[in-house]
Amino acid sequence: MKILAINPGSTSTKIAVYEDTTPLLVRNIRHSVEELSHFPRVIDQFEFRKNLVIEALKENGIPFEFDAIVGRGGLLKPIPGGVYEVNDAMLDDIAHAMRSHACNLGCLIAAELAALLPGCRAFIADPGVVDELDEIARITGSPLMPRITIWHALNQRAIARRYAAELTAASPDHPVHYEDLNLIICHLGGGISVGTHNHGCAIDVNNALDGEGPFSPERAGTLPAGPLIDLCYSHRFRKDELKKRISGHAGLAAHLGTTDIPAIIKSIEAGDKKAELVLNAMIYQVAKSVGAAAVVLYGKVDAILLTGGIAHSDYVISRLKERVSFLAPVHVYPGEDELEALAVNVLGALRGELPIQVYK
Ligand SMILES: Nc1ncnc2c1ncn2[C@@H]1O[C@H](COP(=O)(O)OP(=O)(O)O)[C@@H](O)[C@H]1O
Ligand SMILES: CCCC(=O)OP(=O)(O)O
Repeated sequence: MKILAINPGSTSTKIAVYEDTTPLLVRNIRHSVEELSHFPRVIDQFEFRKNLVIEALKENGIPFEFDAIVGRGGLLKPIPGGVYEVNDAMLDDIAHAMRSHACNLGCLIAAELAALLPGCRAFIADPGVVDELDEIARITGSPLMPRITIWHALNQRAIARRYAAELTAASPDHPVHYEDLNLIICHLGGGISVGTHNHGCAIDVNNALDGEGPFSPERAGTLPAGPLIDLCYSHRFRKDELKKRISGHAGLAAHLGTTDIPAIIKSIEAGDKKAELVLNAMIYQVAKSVGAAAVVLYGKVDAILLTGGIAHSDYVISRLKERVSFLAPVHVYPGEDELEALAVNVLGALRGELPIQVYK
């Protein structure tokens, strides 16, 4: 089986080609704040990101022949995890999506490219709207605004399974499954999600996209509600501009003008005190969320797993560990397993080992 996996993130477009489980190509194309600022809306990046995929295949001599194309995303209705074939209901919901994020392009690009190849099918797997929240976690102080979750479901789950497989490899007589463990998993990417996993179920996770949890390279995270309402009525910003202050031009991008962590660390090393305070504040907020997740699990935490692009950074990881390692052992998985997870999920579905769910 030849599978093309496409993962449009807020700061990157990641592409991989697999022949069964063997990667033939893995590319991570990074996007600067400046480059993406030319597109008024995320949906306007469709042709740009699609062409990047086609160019990457051409540059690497990969023939355009696939059994399936799988995209990460998009922000659909809340659904159970698993593999879904792209269908009209999905494309329609994405066309009218209430929330904007690059992952919405995942299923659109997969569908458009698959349509060029007879017999090729388009899928998504474990999109960011996978919802397993405990009922108690949904309640807020306003019945008008229950909590929802938008998170790195695909990668958090893939990393959890990888950690369980490592435990099993270390003691083959005592196999361990994700479903046996209580885990706190932080995906540290353009957005940051902190998931509380109770025996294979993500019972509490922040809405990493628009307005909850730690701030991130390009998200505001939780904001003070009163000043937010005042800002909405201040006539300083249109609605779409304000939304960008929550997701897009927020977090590190708003404070420091960049989402590039290595560049920020270079400035800190050169004496930039503002950059130091802001980056340390982001780390502080992630650590507070980990503490809250430990309380959700009554302190029974088998491990804390740190993943995402920022997990490459010793600066960030050492400071985070300093604050949270008293809670449980900390393991670091820099980058993400999203492309492989997309391909493995679809391979399982094509082989009949995993159900292909229908989005309604
Ligand atoms: N080697 C690295 N060291 C530190 N930070 C990194 C490194 N590589 C990527 N990052 C940071 O990771 C973030 C992007 O993470 P990633 O998981 O790729 O997110 P996304 O899927 O949102 O594009 C960016 O802020 C980027 O600067
Ligand atoms: C769709 C929510 C997950 C998220 O924030 O992804 P990125 O980090 O890729 O922006």
